[in-house]
Amino acid sequence: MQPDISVKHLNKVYADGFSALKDINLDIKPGEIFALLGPNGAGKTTLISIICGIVNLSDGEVKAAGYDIVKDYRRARESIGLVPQELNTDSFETVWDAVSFSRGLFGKPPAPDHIEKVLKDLSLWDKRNNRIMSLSGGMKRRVMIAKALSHEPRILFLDEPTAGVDVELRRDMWEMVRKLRANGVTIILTTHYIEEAEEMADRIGVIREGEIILVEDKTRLMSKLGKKELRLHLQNPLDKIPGQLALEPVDLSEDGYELIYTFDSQQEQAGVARLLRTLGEMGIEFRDIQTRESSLEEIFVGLVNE
Ligand SMILES: Nc1ncnc2c1ncn2[C@@H]1O[C@H](COP(=O)(O)OP(=O)(O)OP(=O)(O)O)[C@@H](O)[C@H]1O
Repeated sequence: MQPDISVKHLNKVYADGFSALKDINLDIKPGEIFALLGPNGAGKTTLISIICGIVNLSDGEVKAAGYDIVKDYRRARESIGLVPQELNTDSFETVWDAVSFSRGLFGKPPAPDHIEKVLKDLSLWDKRNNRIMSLSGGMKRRVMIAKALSHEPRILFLDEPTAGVDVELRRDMWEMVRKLRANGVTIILTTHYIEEAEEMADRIGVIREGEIILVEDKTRLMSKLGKKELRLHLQNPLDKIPGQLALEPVDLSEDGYELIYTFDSQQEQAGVARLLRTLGEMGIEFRDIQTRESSLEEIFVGLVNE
């Protein structure tokens, strides 16, 4: 299957000589939700801006929907909808006019049916005759998405879609993004909220200092790099880790009441059975057991700080 976005050996050096992207290679499959994660200044916006034709590439090749973004700029750009990080929506226009106008910018003939569907999908239909400047921040964000979808792109970029929005709206946005995907739209989002990637993405790419350091299926990533933790709450405190457990990956809490055993998610459970057996043999009793898996956030922080 031809990827919706194909990036090959992409480099970007800004005019001041700063190398913002270094040999990026990335394919985005049709219909997937791809989350691009990375610390501030890693190069996420630069990468998106190049794919969307806003920033020139220095070297390499990028295709969107099969069209080269340089040689076939118009076709490539037509296949993309972009919701930028900055919202510039202090407009006197009505929602309906703004969204219809966006479609016109791509040279597409008016399609009131499509605009109506987009506005309804984004719960903006009731607001169609309102001026944009009179809307709440969350509604304005929806208008930005409606504008990006006005020309029926098959690929949608969301740059920090939920930065600064409240929890409820964030959940609404996630729901909406899933709906878009169900309608066949390929979605690439950047986010600082790891929870967002954990909740929505099919695949995750991590970018650090202009380099892609990892691209992985989300579930595989979590099981591959994730750790599990087993906490045993002891009946009586220990003053140190017993010698019989010296070789096990075990920590003791400060108050001596908790033994914490950490192991790879992928590892079989033999270690746990061994630990429990040893404790039984030593007569160490415990009153509670808890297990916990590391979150994507912990995995991410580990990755970018390596
Ligand atoms: N026009 C420019 N000229 C020179 N350097 C630039 C320019 N634009 C961006 N940069 C630098 O390129 C690097 C990547 O910036 P970019 O905005 O792509 O990062 P980002 O990952 O999107 O960060 P954030 O999460 O903060 O939005 C940064 O170090 C930034 O200072």
